[in-house]
Amino acid sequence: MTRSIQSPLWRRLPSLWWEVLTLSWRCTPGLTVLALVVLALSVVAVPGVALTLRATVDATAAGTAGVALAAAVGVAVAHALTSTFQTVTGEVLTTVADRTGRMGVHPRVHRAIASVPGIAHLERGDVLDRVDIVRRGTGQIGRSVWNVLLSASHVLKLLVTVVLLGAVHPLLLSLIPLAAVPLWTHRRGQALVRRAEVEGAENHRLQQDLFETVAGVTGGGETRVSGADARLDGLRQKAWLETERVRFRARARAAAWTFAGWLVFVAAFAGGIALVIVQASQGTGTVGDLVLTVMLAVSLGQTVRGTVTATAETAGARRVVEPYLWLRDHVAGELAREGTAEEPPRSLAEGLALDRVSFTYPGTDRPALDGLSARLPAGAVVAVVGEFGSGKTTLVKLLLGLYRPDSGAVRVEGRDLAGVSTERWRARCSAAFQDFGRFELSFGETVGIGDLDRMHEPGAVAQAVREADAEQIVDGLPDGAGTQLGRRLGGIELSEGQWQRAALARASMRRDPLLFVLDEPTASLDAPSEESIFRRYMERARTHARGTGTVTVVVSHRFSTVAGADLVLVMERGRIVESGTHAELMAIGGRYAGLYGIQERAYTADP
Ligand SMILES: Nc1ncnc2c1ncn2[C@@H]1O[C@H](COP(=O)(O)OP(=O)(O)OP(=O)(O)O)[C@@H](O)[C@H]1O
Repeated sequence: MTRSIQSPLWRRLPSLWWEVLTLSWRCTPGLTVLALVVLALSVVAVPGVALTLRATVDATAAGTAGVALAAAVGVAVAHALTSTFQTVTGEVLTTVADRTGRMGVHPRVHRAIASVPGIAHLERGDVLDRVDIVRRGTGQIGRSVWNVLLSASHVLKLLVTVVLLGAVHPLLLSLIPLAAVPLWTHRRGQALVRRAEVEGAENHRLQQDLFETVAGVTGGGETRVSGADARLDGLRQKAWLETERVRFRARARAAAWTFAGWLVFVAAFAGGIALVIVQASQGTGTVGDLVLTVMLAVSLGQTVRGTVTATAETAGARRVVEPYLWLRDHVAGELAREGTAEEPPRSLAEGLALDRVSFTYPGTDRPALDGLSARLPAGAVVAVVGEFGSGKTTLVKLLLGLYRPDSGAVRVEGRDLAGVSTERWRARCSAAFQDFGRFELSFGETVGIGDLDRMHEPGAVAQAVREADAEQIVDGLPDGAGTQLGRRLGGIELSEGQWQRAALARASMRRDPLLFVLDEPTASLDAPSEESIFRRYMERARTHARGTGTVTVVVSHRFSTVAGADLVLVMERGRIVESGTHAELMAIGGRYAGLYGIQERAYTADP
């Protein structure tokens, strides 16, 4: 089960930011330090210029040339720093966030998803939606902590400004909220422009369509012959003028809003300057105070804008951050379950069982398995037959632990498979599927990866190849088992049937599986090849059965192939409707016997 997010988002954010900062340090330590230094220095840069300027002016007025000169050097240094930071801060933060996103968050998301043992989560709409958002938004997650630090640096800058302006005269503090007025009016104006774009979109599209009709190859000739081109061009111009009129009006109104905002601030600014001039002329202030006030007030607009933008971006990142945290919880929940799970048995004496198992694929409402019960005795070859879509593949996927039942249980030696480590259970299973993988490695490797531990064991691959009757394929390859497969890598392309035999050989790599599944792995082979392969695998199953009690499950549409199975399960609409040996099922003359008869007649009928 997925663990839900217990604490509210805001409480979990600090740990996420710390995680991203640590990731950033690991991915790009130099740039991380540089970004932190740039942010810290940007807090003191503007006040630094203002304070050194004030000191220069006051020292000049007092006639202390040495102090004035030293302060002037301070002005130059502080100014150089301010200009540099203004240019590089954005660049440094974007680069560090981008690298953290690509090199840290992105692989972490992929690893997390791949580490969940089942595949059900890859088909769940709620998981996939979040994976998609997070994958596309790793840059934003990487950026989240830097936006917070940027907001913090702007807030600190504002605080320093408050202290300095307040020290000159408390009334000057009113400049701070008033500096937000131009920002607000500018945003209002931009909203008008955006609305106008939407309003004018229809006319814009119309004028584009008309242009393409008149100037295009298909419409152009026809409109010229009919003489409609001048009229259509007139309509186009009218639509264009209308679009421009709406846009122009909106832009003019936006400019008026921005102007009005600045007017408010400039008036307050002028009032503030007048106040400081009066103070200086009365001897309660200095000319240096005037310079400091001008300097701080000029940079106020930018500081307020920076604070609002960085805070808005931090809030906007919630769109990605929330799904990321959800996904992390989901993966952690799955892995915690895996951590406490039991070892699978070493061998089977009792076998496997399905106990009133129901399963519905995410996003569908019809159960693929509907209260299904069956016993698969240790050492038995169990054939699963039934019409298309009756649930055969779903059944084997549940046995393999690729999905978990919605209700009921899959049992191994009587134990619920839900309590057994999926990863370790999987290590005791072998499977060849209808939709087998085409791994473009060397032939030997494409077989060997069926059991990585035995991949380089002498003779292991050769034996698996023999069991899948694939020796002829290896003999026909230019470098034998060392031949590179797949055209994309300049290798040899195999036929469908050859790929299928390679997949069968891969499934034969594991020596002591508890469950061996063949889910229509011979669909690309002709009937005689299929029969011969099945005979071979039945013999193999008997050998395994004596050792580990392996249960072999064979899914096939060809009834004649599975007639030799110890048990045949006939499926219909997610349920088992008949079960028994071939002879028993033929004797009761039910669905199996009917379908078997149809196939037999089809194969023996004269062409
Ligand atoms: N990934 C999936 N998502 C949603 N529904 C699925 C998915 N896979 C299978 N189903 C549905 O579940 C039901 C059982 O499918 P399943 O593949 O188990 O049948 P099958 O008997 O193996 O079919 P076939 O003989 O065609 O391979 C079908 O109705 C199918 O449409």
